Amino acid sequence: MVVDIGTVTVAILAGSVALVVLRYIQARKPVSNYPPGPWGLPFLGSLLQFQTDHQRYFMKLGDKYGGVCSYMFGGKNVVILNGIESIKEALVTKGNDFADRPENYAVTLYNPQYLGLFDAHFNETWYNQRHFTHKTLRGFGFGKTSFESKIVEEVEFLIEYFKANQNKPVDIRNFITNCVANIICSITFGQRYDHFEDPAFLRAMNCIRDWFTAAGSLTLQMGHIFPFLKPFLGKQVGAVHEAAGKLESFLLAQIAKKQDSADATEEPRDFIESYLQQIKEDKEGKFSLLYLKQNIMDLFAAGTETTSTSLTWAVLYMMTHPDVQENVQKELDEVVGREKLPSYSNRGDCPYTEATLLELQRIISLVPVVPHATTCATTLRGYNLPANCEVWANLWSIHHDPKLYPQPEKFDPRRFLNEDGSLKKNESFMPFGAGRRVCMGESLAKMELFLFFTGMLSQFSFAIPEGTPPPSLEGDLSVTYMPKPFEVVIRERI
Ligand code: HEM
Repeated sequence: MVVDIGTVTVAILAGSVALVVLRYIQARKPVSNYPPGPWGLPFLGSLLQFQTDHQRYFMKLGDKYGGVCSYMFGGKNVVILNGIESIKEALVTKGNDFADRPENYAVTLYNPQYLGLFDAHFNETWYNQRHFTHKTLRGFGFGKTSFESKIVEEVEFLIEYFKANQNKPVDIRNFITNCVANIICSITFGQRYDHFEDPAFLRAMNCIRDWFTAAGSLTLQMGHIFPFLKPFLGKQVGAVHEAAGKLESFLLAQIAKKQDSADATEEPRDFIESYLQQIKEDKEGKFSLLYLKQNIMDLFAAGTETTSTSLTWAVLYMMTHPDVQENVQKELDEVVGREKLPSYSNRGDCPYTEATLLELQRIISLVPVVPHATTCATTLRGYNLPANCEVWANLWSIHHDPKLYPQPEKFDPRRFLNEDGSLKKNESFMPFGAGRRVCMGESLAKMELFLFFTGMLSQFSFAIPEGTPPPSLEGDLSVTYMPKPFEVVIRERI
């Protein structure tokens, strides 16, 4: 029999194409009654339609396909949740089914075993670490009024810095980050650092933002979707290693110092000392130095960048909305006066100020999209989802839903106030997520936001530098939604 090479080649090609298309169809619809979503090309999925501010793009998908829809990132299938109903059903009503975290190439670069608090899978190890960390931090006053003085101490340092740098354009981001980081330092190492004097501290703290930016970059996501690209991502991989490595070395040095000076007879004075004691008492191998290091890494990453970026946004919104700034200052003057700094107990008497902070958190939606994964095969709003399904909850879509918040792009604190000026309760608000993986630092973050924000505004006003256009209110999305670099003129109120 004579075999025609041309026919064989065509047959092989046709077979390969059919296989690729079949695999694509299988990946596109892994189970029956799977959530709908845009069709795309085999191999590329719907990537050609992708837009970099994904939170807005995902909202558009929600408008077209509903609150539960699917999306193909190359060959990777993701379910996207938009709107309060689907996100609440997943994170709260069916909390256990949606409590896992997905695996990601960027995470393997700094946390290959998925340890710690944020990236960890939903299992007993995560539960033990989260439970012990939360209980111990609460014991040291984390999120309680007894911790207020530690925060106020840092507010006072920030005020000193503002006084020394007023009446000229300045970039305040690093200084805010350092003040906020010192709060986590107090609770984990029992020590604060001088912002100007300690180069190791400065290096470690200022790299947190670089770490978030590099780890959240679209380029590294591409490495996750198309593994063959990994050898070409040396620059981005190096940036993650460098930034995370600096923070890691700083934290390991703190742990080593504590190990050297550990005195078994003394009561632990901070989180590291408590954890080291727990390792000694633990007979089942549940606690180790490796877990300790990752837990502290997570506390610094999740607890520093988030609060400091929110406060940086707060300054940006105040300088661009002088009417709101004035209203807040007027309320603080009436309730507290300018002679002393506001305390957390004042917040009940400052509804406009509270409403401004809520509106800020709504409009920036600091962590716009939170990654979750299913722990088992489950259903959501009538659709079937397989186990280990990557699910992204678009919190931004709640906070920018025009039905819940008319004219969502408008910054208007009054939407959080009743007609009589009292604070309005709002069930459709979740900047800290919800359910089993809800932010562990929510109570601390709320206290920090109130004390820093009111401390800054009771003493200073913020303005756009003369002769320059208003800074952009559009941010850049990495893990968090960050403002673009900007300068502000700080003026002491007299
Ligand atoms: C304005 C400040 C903050 C915001 C907006 C914020 C927001 C969030 C969000 C949206 C999540 C994910 C929730 C989910 O997956 O459903 C999260 C998780 C987390 N946050 Fe925060 N956070 C803030 C401050 C803090 C602080 C101060 C700490 C600790 C000191 C902290 C520690 C954590 C931890 C450990 C997790 C992981 C929880 C887990 O997966 O079990 N956060 N945060």
